[in-house]
Amino acid sequence: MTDGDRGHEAGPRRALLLENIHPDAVAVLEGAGFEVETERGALSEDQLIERVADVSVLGIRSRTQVTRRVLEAAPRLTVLGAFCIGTNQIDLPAATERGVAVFNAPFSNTRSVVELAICEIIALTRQLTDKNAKMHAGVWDKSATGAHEVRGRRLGIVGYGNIGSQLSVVAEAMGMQVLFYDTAEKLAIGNARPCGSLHELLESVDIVTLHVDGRPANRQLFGEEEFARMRPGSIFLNLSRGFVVDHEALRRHLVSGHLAGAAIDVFPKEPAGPGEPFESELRGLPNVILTPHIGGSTEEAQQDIGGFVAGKLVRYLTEGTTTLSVNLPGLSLPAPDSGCRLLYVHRNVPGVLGRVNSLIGSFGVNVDGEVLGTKGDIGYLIADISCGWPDELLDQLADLDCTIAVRVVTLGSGPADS
Ligand SMILES: NC(=O)C1=CN([C@@H]2O[C@H](COP(=O)(O)OP(=O)(O)OC[C@H]3O[C@@H](n4cnc5c(N)ncnc54)[C@H](O)[C@@H]3O)[C@@H](O)[C@H]2O)C=CC1
Ligand SMILES: O=C(O)C(=O)COP(=O)(O)O
Repeated sequence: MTDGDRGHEAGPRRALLLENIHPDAVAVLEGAGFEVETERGALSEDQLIERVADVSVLGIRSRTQVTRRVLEAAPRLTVLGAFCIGTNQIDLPAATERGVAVFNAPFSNTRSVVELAICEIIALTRQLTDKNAKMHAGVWDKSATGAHEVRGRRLGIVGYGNIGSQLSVVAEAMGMQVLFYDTAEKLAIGNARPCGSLHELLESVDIVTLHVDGRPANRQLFGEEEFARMRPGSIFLNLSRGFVVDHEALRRHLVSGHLAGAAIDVFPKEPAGPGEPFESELRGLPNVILTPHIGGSTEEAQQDIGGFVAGKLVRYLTEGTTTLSVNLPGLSLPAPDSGCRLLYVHRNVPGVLGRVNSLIGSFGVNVDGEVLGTKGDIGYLIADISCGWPDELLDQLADLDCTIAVRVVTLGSGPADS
């Protein structure tokens, strides 16, 4: 496939993958003709700015912040892959304004997070971490005090999306009673019961687990008041995002004994990679499990994410397919064996389709296939012709005031170039 990104000089197409993304992603991108550079950890904003000038594909995980400044420093960037679920680390409006398509892996690590949450719920309910620490210190503390079965205990899930609802199923299979609270209307799975408010949930359950997404409004969702509302002796888990929880308030409620334990996988400030020190006010507390943001870190999930997201990136680059894109309308037009495909990202204003089609018609070009979709302020059009798109037509299209990005790909086999 030949990618004719307009306004870009010819040269090798480069991909930069950060945060130890699975080698399957490298193989997929190399197979599509990319030179792939990888980094084990995340990069700071300034480090990233130095690295993205000639990059057309950027791959990150949850730690790398892709800010407006980073996007401005990446004039060739066409597509951005979040090799994880969350996309709160990306300035999505800035990416969309520049016509950069963003993809993620919305359910490849869902089960991994659920299994870690289940493991932690049992470990905390049986005080396993403390018993284990004592045994390693030579202390034989055989006692049932404060240890419980999870069967029959009430689990409160905050955020009943993909992870929350999957956790609900597995927890019920172990005999737990599930209550949940979500700001959106949700189908209650199995025997789970929705709560009308967060406070109602907090006052009703033995274990609270957070699975909300990382939207800015969720910053400090959980603080002094929410912990105070939880029942004495209850357990708290957060495997969503660190900034959702006030860790000082959590510490106070653990030290006072109001909470019997906690498991925390995500932190307001996380190290960029291995070797950087980890600081937290929660270090050293009894019956508190701290994990280094590993909810999605299983070999199964990482391999699945690597192939899934890289496949989305390559299909966008070679065919313009945006199915499951986070920011562009989801479009897919079956690709003929040969021909030239126009990929047109534009502002969603009235009359775009008419203007584009009359421009195409004025060049006497016959369109074989065409599809348009919109999502909020953004529109995306794919159009196929059997021979090359005239340069003059593409120049006039690029000059329209509603145009964000124009790209042409040649359909069929062959190495990618610029
Ligand atoms: N610890 C880890 O390694 C991982 C963490 N995550 C985090 O888990 C989050 C959730 O993942 P999914 O379930 O796949 O997302 P999802 O988008 O399917 O579900 C999130 C749910 O939270 C709800 N929600 C948002 N704000 C809320 C609030 N204030 N109160 C109640 N409900 C609220 C939404 O309506 C939605 O139903 C991700 O966005 C990511 O931040 C995801 C994977 C791995
Ligand atoms: O999938 C997510 O949103 C996660 O938080 C997992 O992040 P990670 O890929 O482990 O940096």
